[in-house]
Amino acid sequence: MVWTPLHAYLHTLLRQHPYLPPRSRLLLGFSGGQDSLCLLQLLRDLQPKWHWDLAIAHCDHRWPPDSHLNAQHVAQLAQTWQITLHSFLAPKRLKGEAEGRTWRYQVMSDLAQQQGYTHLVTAHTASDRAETLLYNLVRGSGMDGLQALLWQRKLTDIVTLVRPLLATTRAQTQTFCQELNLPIWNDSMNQDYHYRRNRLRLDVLPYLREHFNPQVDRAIAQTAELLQADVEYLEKQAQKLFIAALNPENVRQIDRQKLAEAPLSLQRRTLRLFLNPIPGLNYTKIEQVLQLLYGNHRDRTESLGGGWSAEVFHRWIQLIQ
Ligand SMILES: Nc1ncnc2c1ncn2[C@@H]1O[C@H](COP(=O)(O)OP(=O)(O)OP(=O)(O)O)[C@@H](O)[C@H]1O
Repeated sequence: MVWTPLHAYLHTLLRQHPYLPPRSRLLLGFSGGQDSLCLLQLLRDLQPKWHWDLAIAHCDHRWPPDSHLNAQHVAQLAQTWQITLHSFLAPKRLKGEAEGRTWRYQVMSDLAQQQGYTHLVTAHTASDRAETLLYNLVRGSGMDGLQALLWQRKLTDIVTLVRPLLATTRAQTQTFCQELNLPIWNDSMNQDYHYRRNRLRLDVLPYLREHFNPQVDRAIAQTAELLQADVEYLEKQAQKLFIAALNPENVRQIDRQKLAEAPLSLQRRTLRLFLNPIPGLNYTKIEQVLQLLYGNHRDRTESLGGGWSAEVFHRWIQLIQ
């Protein structure tokens, strides 16, 4: 086995954080592309030290048109490398990225749950994180969207999603695959400009790397990391305030005075929790309700959607339908 800097990276990461504890049952989401191939090689190489039970899952979205060849490539590799493979074929052709992703996570998470895999692992990198942050930034997302891709997240009571390559760049996984001569599957969709994310990957990030910061993937990923901790803290505080301010006798009423005493950032977050029943909740709707904090009895917002509006009722803001 060749011990590379990425082997050292992963081994050290897992010793510092119990993302993939010894003897866990791992299911790796495997596209056959450079990132998941790199991670598969790393996990296989570290397996003797960590005693994992390792399998891969491949999802054929029936798109692009040669996706069946991708599935065949993965099946061949699994056979050569003697790895358990679970294959899924989409019930219909899945086109959009979001649709594909939702289906993929659903089937892999169900499989993990049914077959006792404790961890669903994906090969997202710092470059994916940078792309996601930029993508959400230009759409006007708040901090929560900018924290972009968490290291781990509970999917069910049993299954945790883990992304151990989040501090690695795509350039590193590419070098790794090239040096070890691994058979990368090149997904033709990655060059397709219909997908706006690809423009970020193919045009925007290379431009930023050349003219602003050669390490821009890492820099933006680090921003996401910092934001993640801030969001986690603020969300906990908002939960506390929400519980304290909610009328125990009527969950559609929240105490204006208690909210007004809190910083603006917590006011917004707490109102978001309060306004949870409203479909398509967005910044503008939250701002409308925020105005009621300082309003008079019976002041009311316009319709917030789904037949809901909010009004001042003595010391409360109340949601009415
Ligand atoms: N068809 C698939 N089947 C199973 N898992 C997948 C599939 N496509 C992606 N994944 C998982 O989701 C992760 C992120 O997917 P994304 O589409 O952003 O990257 P990708 O370019 O496909 O990554 P890779 O370089 O591994 O191909 C991948 O690293 C992989 O772990």
